Amino acid sequence: MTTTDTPLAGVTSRDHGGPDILCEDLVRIYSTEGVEIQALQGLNLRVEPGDVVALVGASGSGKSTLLNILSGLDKPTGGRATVAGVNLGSMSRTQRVRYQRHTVGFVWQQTSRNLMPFLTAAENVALPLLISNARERRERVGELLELLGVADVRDRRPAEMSGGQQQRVAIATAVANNPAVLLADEPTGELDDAMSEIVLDAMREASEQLGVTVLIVTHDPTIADHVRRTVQIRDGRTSTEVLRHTEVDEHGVEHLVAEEYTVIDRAGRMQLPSGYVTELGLRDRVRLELEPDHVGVWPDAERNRPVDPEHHEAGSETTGTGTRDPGDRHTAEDADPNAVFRPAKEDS
Ligand SMILES: Nc1ncnc2c1ncn2[C@@H]1O[C@H](COP(=O)(O)OP(=O)(O)OP(=O)(O)O)[C@@H](O)[C@H]1O
Repeated sequence: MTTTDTPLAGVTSRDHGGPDILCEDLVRIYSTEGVEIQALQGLNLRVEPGDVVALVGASGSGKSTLLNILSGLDKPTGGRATVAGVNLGSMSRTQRVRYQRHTVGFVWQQTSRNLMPFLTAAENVALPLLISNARERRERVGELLELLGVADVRDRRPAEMSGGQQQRVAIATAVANNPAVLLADEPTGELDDAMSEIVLDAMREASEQLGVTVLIVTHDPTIADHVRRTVQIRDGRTSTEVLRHTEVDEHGVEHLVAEEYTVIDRAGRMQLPSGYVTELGLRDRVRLELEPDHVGVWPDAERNRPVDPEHHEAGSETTGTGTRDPGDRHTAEDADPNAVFRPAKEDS
């Protein structure tokens, strides 16, 4: 049995040796009143330990469905989901409780759902430590409140804190038991822009200091500016990704560089960005050409060619501007340069 097949090999699940989140061909079908809804349609996602990733997508694209599976609240209909070496498809009820207590932490959108209203900030953070019988609780609570920048509200109850302070205490509570992965569902949904920025920075700081992997599910496209990697989900599948890194120019000035990638699955399938499809009128089929360092994608010349019976001769093809041999090939200049896909560069 491999580590990935073993649910909850260890309490912290930090040394499993693979990606912290791995979804392979994940499917979730809901059946209501005889109607089937495919919320996830073969979703693939890989998140490495320590990464902070935003998952964005339109309403109904499958974000909450994915989060429910990753948090152990729901099971996939097909495919495979592994978090910190734990196979989520084969957990018993006891293992699920341990998984939710030790392997993942959650922060929900509703500030009221994250914290016990009758406990202070310090008591809320201490609660998961108490349940898991952790030692040195007082020190851990102090460190976490300090790290999240909310040490000054340690003795206040949620109703006596701002929304941003509540969400930062919620993050401290979620990471108290040192989980491998922190899952956040619209964590800034109820906050204004300034407060959202503080909470996102706190989350990134927690990831850097504690080594926790963070997946933030959101509608909010501005969250993307705060994370290194944004994954777009469309119709129950991951479709595109944006990776950001800083580059220093010849004058020593730092620039944030964002590169968009299209996700390709294990069978080699990929979805072209809709803007490219519209721009070149791509439909039904395209012609591919393998070059040493990229693949070219061309519109179907047969379909686009105007029919001119007078010039049509057996064994030759007629183009809009003349006749050419069937062996003739389009050159890169024939097509919009946007249709040329280069392999992903190493992101430094
Ligand atoms: N319990 C359910 N029963 C039936 N259909 C469901 C259920 N939960 C979600 N769906 C459907 O599955 C699809 C994906 O829903 P999901 O809630 O995952 O999307 P989402 O991206 O989180 O949307 P939002 O941003 O609006 O929360 C939608 O078509 C939704 O109607």
